[in-house]
Amino acid sequence: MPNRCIRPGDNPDLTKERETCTFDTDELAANLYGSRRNLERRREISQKVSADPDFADPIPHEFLSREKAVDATAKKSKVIFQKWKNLVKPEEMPHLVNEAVGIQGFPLALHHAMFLPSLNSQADDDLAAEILPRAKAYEIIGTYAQTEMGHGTNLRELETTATYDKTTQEFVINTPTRKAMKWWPGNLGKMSNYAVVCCQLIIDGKNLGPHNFLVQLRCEKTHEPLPGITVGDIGPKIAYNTTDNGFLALDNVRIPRRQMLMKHAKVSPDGTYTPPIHAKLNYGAMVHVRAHMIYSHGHLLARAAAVATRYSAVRRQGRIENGGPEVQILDYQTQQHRIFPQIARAYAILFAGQEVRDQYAKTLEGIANGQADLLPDLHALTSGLKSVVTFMGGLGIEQCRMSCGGHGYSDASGLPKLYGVQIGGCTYEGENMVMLQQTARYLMKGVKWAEQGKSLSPSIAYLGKKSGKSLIGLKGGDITREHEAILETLEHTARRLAIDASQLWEKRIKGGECKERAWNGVTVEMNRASRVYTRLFMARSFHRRLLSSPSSIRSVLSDLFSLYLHYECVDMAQHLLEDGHCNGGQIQYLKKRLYEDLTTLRPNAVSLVDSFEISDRELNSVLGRRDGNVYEALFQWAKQSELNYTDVLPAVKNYMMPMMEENRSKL
Ligand SMILES: CC/C=C\C/C=C\C/C=C\C/C=C\C/C=C\CCCC(=O)SCCNC(=O)CCNC(=O)[C@H](O)C(C)(C)COP(=O)(O)OP(=O)(O)OC[C@H]1O[C@@H](n2cnc3c(N)ncnc32)[C@H](O)[C@@H]1OP(=O)(O)O
Ligand SMILES: Cc1cc2nc3c(=O)[nH]c(=O)nc-3n(C[C@H](O)[C@H](O)[C@H](O)COP(=O)(O)OP(=O)(O)OC[C@H]3O[C@@H](n4cnc5c(N)ncnc54)[C@H](O)[C@@H]3O)c2cc1C
Repeated sequence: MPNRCIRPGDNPDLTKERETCTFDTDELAANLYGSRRNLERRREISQKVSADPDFADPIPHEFLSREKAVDATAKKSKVIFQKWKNLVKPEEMPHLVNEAVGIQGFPLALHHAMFLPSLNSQADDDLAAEILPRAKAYEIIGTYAQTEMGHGTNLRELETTATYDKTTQEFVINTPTRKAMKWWPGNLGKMSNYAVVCCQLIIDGKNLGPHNFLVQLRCEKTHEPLPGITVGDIGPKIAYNTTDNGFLALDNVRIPRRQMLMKHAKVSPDGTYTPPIHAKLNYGAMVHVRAHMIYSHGHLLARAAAVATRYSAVRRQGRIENGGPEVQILDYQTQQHRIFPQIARAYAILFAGQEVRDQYAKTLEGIANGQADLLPDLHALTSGLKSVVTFMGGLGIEQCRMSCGGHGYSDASGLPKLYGVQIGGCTYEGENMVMLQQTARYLMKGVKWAEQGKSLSPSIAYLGKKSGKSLIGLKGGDITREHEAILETLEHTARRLAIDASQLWEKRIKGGECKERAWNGVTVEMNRASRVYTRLFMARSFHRRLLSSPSSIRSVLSDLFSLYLHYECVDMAQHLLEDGHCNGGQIQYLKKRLYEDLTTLRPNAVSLVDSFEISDRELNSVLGRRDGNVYEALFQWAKQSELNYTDVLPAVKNYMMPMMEENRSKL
């Protein structure tokens, strides 16, 4: 079967890998990206970005100071949002951005991720008509300023206030304390001149909770901060260092009434407050990002898996048997066990990410028509997925990094930066432990609804089913039935954990604790139930994708799905065993099947990551290059280190040489 990545001059080990491929890599890539046309567009964009001199990097970003890297990123962003803007469709933008500027953020990241979505979904018609065309035309740059130095998770306790002044029909926006400063918002520090600012709405002394307001921060002509506004960058971070995460203090800044985002909640000129149709519609921008970050985080793991797999195919070290050449490290079972599950998980996350994006679009449609009934399910699912995927992705990228040995520790591998970006997702958009509890709240309701025989939405329909005996290992070689048996076992486990957590909670309440304290006593179990609910959704979503895939890729997807299921079950063995639903023999069976999967997938490993269709520029990894010629590239990369601009560094001349000289003269 063709792997279309084969080219003359490639590392022969990689070529051999590609020649053993049993499926059409283009078919799988087209399936992943939705169609042949999408795949072609993806390639076209990659090629055009590489050929555009405006995107050329004189030296790799890794060797730039933060200020220079921010500068280079801003320069490229201008090219994207002026020259390229009309050449790509909105849904192609993230790929263009990744390709042209990389993954560490760019001046318009929050403008796209949160400012525009907040205005789109929360501004009333008048404000939207005034501000959206300007924002969409990049006449202004905006961000989303919610988190404060003292509060990020607990939005109810945010301190920034928007007090309505009826006499002038204005809101007075104020930062009352040091820890009430907005702290962290992306692109707030230096790039944005506007922000959606989340404040406690105060009318006639009554606090009506967090609401969003459009605030101008900087002069449109000079970009200087406006009077009453203190704004700046919070300094370097683990990653995202081309993003100016910022701080902001507002000293009784007045804005017109109509700059409150009033599509859902409203304040009339006389100060009458009308609540929204759903209390949490003000939190919509967060749901937007959570729904979209699943896919983009799947892509981060895909990149790491591509780097580790390709490098492991060209890296030869040690021997499995005496005699013969050194082996490709990809032939070590431990290496396969480290990397192949990451390939499978990356596909699983990407598939789930696509499903949840569709679900988000449907929910938004409903809200536009005055129906918010799909929101609770979406909120539970996105909260769970966001938490599971970012954590799983972080672990996976770290496994990939370690699997590349010493070179994985170098920035040349691209893996440290990937890791830094990925784990940011464990914190932003709601800290993972907190978001899993949001999912758990929904599960607890689901358990009750199931007990009462009420109808359940698809993502929790399993709560209403009855468990049979686990059929894992008893399905006699039929792979389709084995997949079903495992999915049913996962359903049982997810149901059982939710019911157990619910009973533990109830027991504590019956024991005299208030609901909230009792909740805190069972949150580890609650979050466990949420994780398994989420992992069940991911498995089901992968299964749906497998069943709808064309026959040309069905077999390789089925192999990958088998590995995915076996790995997840072994990883969750404790949960499967705890209530005796599975026995030790069944776990041994799953492990045996997993080791078989590693062998089955080995010939297709490189081709599976080739189907992620990530260009060399986007991958930005010397180890993961498509042609596999890593050693020469590694040397060329290192030569660009600024420490190599001169043979004798001033640091050596000024300190080390005099020290050695002084010590020598003492002898
Ligand atoms: C063209 C394109 C070009 C370019 C590329 C595009 C994109 C850009 C590219 C890159 C961008 C990259 C990266 C972006 C990076 C970073 C962005 C990060 C931004 C942020 O971090 S913003 C700040 C996020 N902050 C949080 O998430 C805070 C978390 N806390 C909360 O959400 C809440 O405080 C809470 C939910 C934990 C608690 O809130 P509460 O106390 O008010 O509520 P309760 O717990 O009591 O719940 C009551 C009730 O409400 C339900 N609920 C809660 N939240 C929601 C919600 N969001 N939606 C719906 N329902 C919600 C909850 O379930 C309860 O329901 P119940 O029925 O009563 O049980
Ligand atoms: C890279 C990055 C980008 C960001 N971008 C933005 C942005 O654009 N706009 C913006 O407004 N914000 C942004 N943030 C802020 C981010 O959303 C918050 O940091 C995040 O929501 C967590 O809040 P916190 O910092 O208050 O953590 P805390 O709530 O202080 O968390 C600290 C610890 O306490 C635990 N904890 C807190 N509450 C509970 C609870 N109820 N139950 C159990 N444990 C709990 C947490 O799990 C965690 O372990 C960004 C953050 C990062 C890292």
